[in-house]
Amino acid sequence: MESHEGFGVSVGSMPKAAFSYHGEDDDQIATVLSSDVKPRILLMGLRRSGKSSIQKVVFHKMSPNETLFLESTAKIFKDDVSNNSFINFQIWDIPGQVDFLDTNFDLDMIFGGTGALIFVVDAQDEYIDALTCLHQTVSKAYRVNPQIRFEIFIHKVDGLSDDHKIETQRDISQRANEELHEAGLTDLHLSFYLTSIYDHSIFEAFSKVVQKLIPQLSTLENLLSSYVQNSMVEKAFLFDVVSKIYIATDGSAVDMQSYELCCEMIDVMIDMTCIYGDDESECACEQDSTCIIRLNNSSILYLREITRFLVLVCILRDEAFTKRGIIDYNILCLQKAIHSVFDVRTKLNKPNGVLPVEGMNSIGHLANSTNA
Ligand SMILES: Nc1nc2c(ncn2[C@@H]2O[C@H](COP(=O)(O)OP(=O)(O)OP(=O)(O)O)[C@@H](O)[C@H]2O)c(=O)[nH]1
Repeated sequence: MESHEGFGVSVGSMPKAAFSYHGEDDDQIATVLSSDVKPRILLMGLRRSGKSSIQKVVFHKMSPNETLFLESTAKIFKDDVSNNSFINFQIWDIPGQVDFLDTNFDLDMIFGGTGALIFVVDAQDEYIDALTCLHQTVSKAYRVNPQIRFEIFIHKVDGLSDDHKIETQRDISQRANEELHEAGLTDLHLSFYLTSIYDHSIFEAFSKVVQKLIPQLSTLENLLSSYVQNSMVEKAFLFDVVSKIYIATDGSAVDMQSYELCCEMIDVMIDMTCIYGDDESECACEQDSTCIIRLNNSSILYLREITRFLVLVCILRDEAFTKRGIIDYNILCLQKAIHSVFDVRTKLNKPNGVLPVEGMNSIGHLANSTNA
């Protein structure tokens, strides 16, 4: 990680630890997401593969080392992660020893309302049994609900060399896909991720899982791409603050180091707010939190609050930041556009409750910093 100089944080209105602040628009956005999206995500896999650890580290801020003391999960654990978060969904941690043939295991109930099934494979262990279980799980779930997205976390890769990681991913994906083809499940698509709770890979993988469940994703991506092009910004992420899941980014490729820097910036902001934040500000309607970190490679990390749950984090060159007025003006346009994407009032006026899409790809009248 690069060292930081010129560190300036304006945390005046950022809420304290729980982020329990109130804003009418934000409540509306949360309501839209709870009614439109509210996906259920299942965490499945063999015993001790790391399911509970993933859930605790990503959503409950447990430190990775503490997971060593987690006890085996005995029954399905349902975790509602809608509190204080932009993303409103439930995670069900399914114990590794669950038996599909058991009549108590209601397949329709469990798979029926599920948006994504994350299957965790322990990459530090023999994975033949895990692949058999994966095959059984996926084929049963697909028969009940063909809409489920299947996300395979090849987990605990912190113990593997880079070459070994790539080879493991190739081997697991080849075997898993071959077995499904042989069983005639050719339409079924599996996505594979290399993950570990000891770095940011687990947050990145979870971000991608969650993004696929957000119907407005492509609109958000278009808005961010438009913002980036007009503001001489190199990369922009829209983060759910509490979980550090990024719900969208612009069209350019995500590089892991940039993502990690942005996550660390959010951690710094939260820590500063928890220590020095103003209790009084919890009820402030208008939030305007800003954080700027100047790196020693002539880049700047620039964070701006978009809604009470979402922050925009940008990476840009020093010289581009001289046009901060334009960058800030464009953020205002972006903020308005994001609010209109999730505009509850418009939605409620529609008889079928479907969000109107026309005009949503437009970010309004952006200023172009290259011409300024
Ligand atoms: N090295 C490493 N160990 C991990 C990682 N994730 C989890 N573990 C360890 O794996 C062990 C089992 O983790 P759990 O989260 O309890 O596994 P589980 O899948 O929930 O297990 P059951 O509840 O029995 O189904 C713990 O000792 C964790 O510390 C990881 O990314 N890397």
